[in-house]
Amino acid sequence: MTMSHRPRIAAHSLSPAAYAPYGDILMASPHGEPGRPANQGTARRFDHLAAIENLRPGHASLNVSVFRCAPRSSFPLPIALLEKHPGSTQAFVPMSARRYLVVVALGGDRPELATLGAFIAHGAQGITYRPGVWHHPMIALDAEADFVCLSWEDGSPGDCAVVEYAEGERIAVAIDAIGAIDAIDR
Ligand SMILES: NC(=O)N[C@@H](O)C(=O)O
Repeated sequence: MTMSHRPRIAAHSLSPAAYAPYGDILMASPHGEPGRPANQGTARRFDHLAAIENLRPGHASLNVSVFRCAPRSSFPLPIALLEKHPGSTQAFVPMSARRYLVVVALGGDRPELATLGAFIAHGAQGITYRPGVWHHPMIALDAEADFVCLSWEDGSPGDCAVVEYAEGERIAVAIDAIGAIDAIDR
């Protein structure tokens, strides 16, 4: 199938409401709340933004890792695979990214492609995938970027399930105005 005939979805700015079915957003004041004072008044804190769930207590341990992600500049992006972590929330917190692309879907043994969503996050936003939420590997935009990743893992194949799509089955994710960094909501 040629790229122009592929089914296509558009990526939108990441917002808590749109992202809620898939996970949480880690950011200051996600819902416009003032937060509460901390650090002798020199900071404000926003608490309990996400649960980092472990569905295999006693087996899995918390892996705090860093992913260094190569940037992608070529779009539309054909989705060749999605993965999920049935036993754990997975959190990604950018250390150096200006923007990145998050592609997610709901489903059971296989992703429900009607629920596929694509979001452009900015560098002051981290995200989580709830346990079992299908997602594309992280896609940095603009430049190579490092992310802290939190995930409960036991080292078994159950840590990560992968579904691959043959060439003719791939949905494309389009990003309009890929260069319009200033247009992203902050
Ligand atoms: N999301 C992502 O980039 N990668 C993973 O989910 C992983 O566990 O490798």
